[in-house]
Amino acid sequence: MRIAVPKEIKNHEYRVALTPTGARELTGRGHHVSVQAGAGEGAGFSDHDYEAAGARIDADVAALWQNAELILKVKEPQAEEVARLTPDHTLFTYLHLAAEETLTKGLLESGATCIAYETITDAKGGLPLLAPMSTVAGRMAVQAGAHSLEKAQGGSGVLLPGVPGVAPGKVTVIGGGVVGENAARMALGLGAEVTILDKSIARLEVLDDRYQGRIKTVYSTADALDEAAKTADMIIGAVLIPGAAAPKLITRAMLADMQPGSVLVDVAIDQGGCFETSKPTTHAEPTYIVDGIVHYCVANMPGAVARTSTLGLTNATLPFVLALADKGWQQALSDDPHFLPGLNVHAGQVTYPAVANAFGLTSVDPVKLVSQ
Ligand SMILES: NC(=O)C1=CN([C@@H]2O[C@H](COP(=O)(O)OP(=O)(O)OC[C@H]3O[C@@H](n4cnc5c(N)ncnc54)[C@H](O)[C@@H]3O)[C@@H](O)[C@H]2O)C=CC1
Ligand SMILES: CC(=O)C(=O)O
Ligand SMILES: [Mg+2]
Repeated sequence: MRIAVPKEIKNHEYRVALTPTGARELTGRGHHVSVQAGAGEGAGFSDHDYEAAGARIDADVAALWQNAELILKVKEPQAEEVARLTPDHTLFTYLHLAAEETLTKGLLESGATCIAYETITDAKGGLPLLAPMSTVAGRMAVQAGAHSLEKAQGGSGVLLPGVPGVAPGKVTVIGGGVVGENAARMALGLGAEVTILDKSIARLEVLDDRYQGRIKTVYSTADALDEAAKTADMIIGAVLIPGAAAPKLITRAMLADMQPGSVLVDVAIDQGGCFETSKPTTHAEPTYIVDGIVHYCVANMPGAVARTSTLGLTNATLPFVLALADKGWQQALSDDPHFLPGLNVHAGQVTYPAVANAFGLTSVDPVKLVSQ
């Protein structure tokens, strides 16, 4: 198969979708891999590294896309990338479509087959291609939030660990999944007082057992959210309903109850965000202030630590990339019921119900497409 790896073009996105190690696996099986010149640089991989793995380096972006059957990316295609997609392409990347109507329409119009990392499942009920980046984003959330608490950033001037004789800061994490647990661990390590809210009792049980009272667990209700707004120095939004737009859990009215200079870190921003006042920001300008509350809403947090993130992401994606390359998308998805829900868009149709619901569209059952 002809496989292309473009250089990512989202703001301050330094990850790459395939490492030289992955390129070697593909070329060793007889596939043709073209990597855009400089695509790996931000993650520490030179063009020479890819050439040594049997890949071809291509400086002509238009030709790279035109000649490819399978396109491997990290972030959702930007407008100029959507314009390059055709019905002959299979695109494998993060998509987060429920938060992006224009992108969804663009992909539908392109006729391409679009498979999302974030909706692929595993036998344990997890999201194995989202989890490594959720781990990164969760770990980063506290350092981003702690920086935002500094006065120069518009924050309240609270130091999370406190000092002897001065109480630590309070961190509330809404959603105790992969992002939430990793954020809580970092906050705990810094010495903050940490509370996790979740709607899943089973998940709260796991966390309670794991942290033995060092992290408070609270069932998420309107009352619990009100309490968080009144007391927390930092609230980290980490909820997910797979594939769907995030529910708005902290409203604008609730900001008035928060201490001035408190911080909202909305990691769930890539699914639209779980705070009413959230809007996507970039690493170039990560924060803004609404009603005295600092908002950090970067949609590609792991891009900032591209070396670690690229290695973590590609470890998880490689088996799926190999299946797509060896078998083609229909056979690969047909053979693996956990890969199948990755299909979000095919030939002008939405194939993931939560994405269709977000925009009042109907979705086609992907089973029907792969068994044709
Ligand atoms: N901004 C960024 O750079 C990144 C963002 N993310 C995003 O972070 C979000 C969280 O991802 P994961 O932790 O992997 O998901 P996850 O599925 O592991 O955890 C989500 C948790 O939210 C809980 N939840 C759902 N609805 C809730 C509600 N109404 N109240 C309280 N809890 C609720 C679930 O029970 C679950 O425990 C996703 O939107 C993901 O795409 C992930 C990586 C990078
Ligand atoms: C999950 C995601 O959106 C990211 O890693 O950028
Ligand atoms: Mg996005």
